[in-house]
Amino acid sequence: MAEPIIELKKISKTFGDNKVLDKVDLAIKQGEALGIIGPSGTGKSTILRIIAGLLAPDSGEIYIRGRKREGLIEDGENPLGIGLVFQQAALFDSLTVEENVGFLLYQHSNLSRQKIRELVEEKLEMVGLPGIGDRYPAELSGGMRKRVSFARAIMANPENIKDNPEVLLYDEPTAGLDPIASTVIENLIRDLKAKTGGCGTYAIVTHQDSTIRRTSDRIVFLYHGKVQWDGKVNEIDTVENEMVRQFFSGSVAGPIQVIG
Ligand SMILES: Nc1ncnc2c1ncn2[C@@H]1O[C@H](COP(=O)(O)OP(=O)(O)OP(=O)(O)O)[C@@H](O)[C@H]1O
Repeated sequence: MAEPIIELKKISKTFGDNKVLDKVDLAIKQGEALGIIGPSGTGKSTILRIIAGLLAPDSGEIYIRGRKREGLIEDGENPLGIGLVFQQAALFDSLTVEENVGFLLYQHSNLSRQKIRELVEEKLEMVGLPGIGDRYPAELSGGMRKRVSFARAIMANPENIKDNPEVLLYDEPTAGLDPIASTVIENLIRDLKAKTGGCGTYAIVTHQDSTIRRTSDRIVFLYHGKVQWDGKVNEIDTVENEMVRQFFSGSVAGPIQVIG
């Protein structure tokens, strides 16, 4: 069994009087495709931000390959290359696709423009969008913009191997997409895992049934600040856990309280 690449131990986080995470334990192993699911507002995005080193927990420990992480990315603490794909593609509208995808290399590397252009084109090919580097985000469909944001997340600096993403974190990558555009993104997430230069390990937060089933091998179900269930994706239709059953049936009756 592979060792955890990321391990959260007893992580708690409270916003105001809202205890969102309550001593959560979670391990992500090398090569794993982990789905983090649960009702709205249960702290899924918060967990991703803590894993990424963007947000500090109130208590608990985070281990990266067995080494305790002490700070946040902004403190220069970056023991693992992590690529983030947010719900919104979050591209800069005033920059071309090439400038967006190559943004960090333009800012933080000494690579020539020509070299960056080549690297960007390589990543655009990986996400199935070759030759669109000169276009602007506004000229693309929502699904294309998401794929451009994937290309940006897997962008790597050949001069600094440590920067290269080894883990990708996806926050609702198919939200707002039609079923076919969602399938394109789901296939891409799987493809990137397998491709050289892609990332072998990922965690994905999603509400979409198809995305849960197609992109996750293992699933953790969060509710009330705790991991309520941890199992394989092919168990979700036969699981006995009442919360998971209610979630997938969409029923308003059950242990999950309906808000709003
Ligand atoms: N910076 C913040 N300040 C205050 N409250 C916050 C902050 N970030 C998150 N929260 C609150 O923490 C709770 C969990 O938010 P989070 O976005 O992690 O949930 P989620 O499970 O990803 O939800 P959804 O499925 O709706 O995206 C919510 O009630 C949210 O309002």
